[in-house]
Amino acid sequence: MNILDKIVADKRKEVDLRKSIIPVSQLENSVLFERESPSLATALRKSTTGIIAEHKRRSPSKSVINQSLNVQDVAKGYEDAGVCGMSVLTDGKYFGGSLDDLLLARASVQMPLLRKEFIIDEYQLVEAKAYGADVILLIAAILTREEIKALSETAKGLGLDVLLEVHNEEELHKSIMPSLDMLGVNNRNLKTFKVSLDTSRSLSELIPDEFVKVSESGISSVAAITALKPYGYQGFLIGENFMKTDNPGESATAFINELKQ
Ligand SMILES: O=C(O)c1ccccc1NCC(=O)[C@H](O)[C@H](O)COP(=O)(O)O
Repeated sequence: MNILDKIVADKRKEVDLRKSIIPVSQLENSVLFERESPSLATALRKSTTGIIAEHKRRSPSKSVINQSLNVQDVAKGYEDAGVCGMSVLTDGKYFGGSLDDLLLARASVQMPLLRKEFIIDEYQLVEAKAYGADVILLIAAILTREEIKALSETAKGLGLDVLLEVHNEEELHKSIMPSLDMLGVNNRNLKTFKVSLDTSRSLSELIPDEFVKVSESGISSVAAITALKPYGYQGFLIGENFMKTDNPGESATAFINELKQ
């Protein structure tokens, strides 16, 4: 079993438990459920920098990154830096995140928030909406085409943007459909953890123009973004590079200022 299989096996148990504790009807009655979600895809299309900054305490590939920060401070710092949106990891076991992190970030900022999660069930989409997310992530490596279609259509019905993540040509071909807003290419192979920006370069020409292209993982310099922009990428998801510092907001500000020069 690789790490992705383990995460998904644990996630199935977790979702079953959550469903038995909080019914969908209760999530649908939450205050945030009626809130209109701003679109991350629109923000990225309008932006010249395209940064999506992540809140990530730890990860299977890097172990602990930063466990001493307050998610609200991180969110405000990122928004002040002028990022287009924030990704909030909500998985607890492998990333040290939670739905409360999402809720706290939502209470602090207006920018689009991505629920970064291993989504396998429509229940998690309702949770995402109820806890203040504007965007959800679907990972092609863990879903069939039919599941991607059902989940993305439900997410669109809830007013959420959909970021579909792929790592190779096969995943991309099975995933392309109109109910997606953004196509993310993960430079990290989630089964081996090997990172290469060549993944973004090689898959870019296979992504139809109607989708916003997002390059994810392993981005640690402005030079990397400058190198990826000619391939049509308008979004850049950055986690560890900001979160490993004492002040991720200040790091994002410095990064964006350099990018604008
Ligand atoms: O980051 C990991 O180790 C990881 C392992 C298994 C599944 C997913 C994983 N990461 C999720 C992400 O996609 C990244 O957090 C995100 O793209 C930011 O990456 P980075 O800038 O390299 O922190």
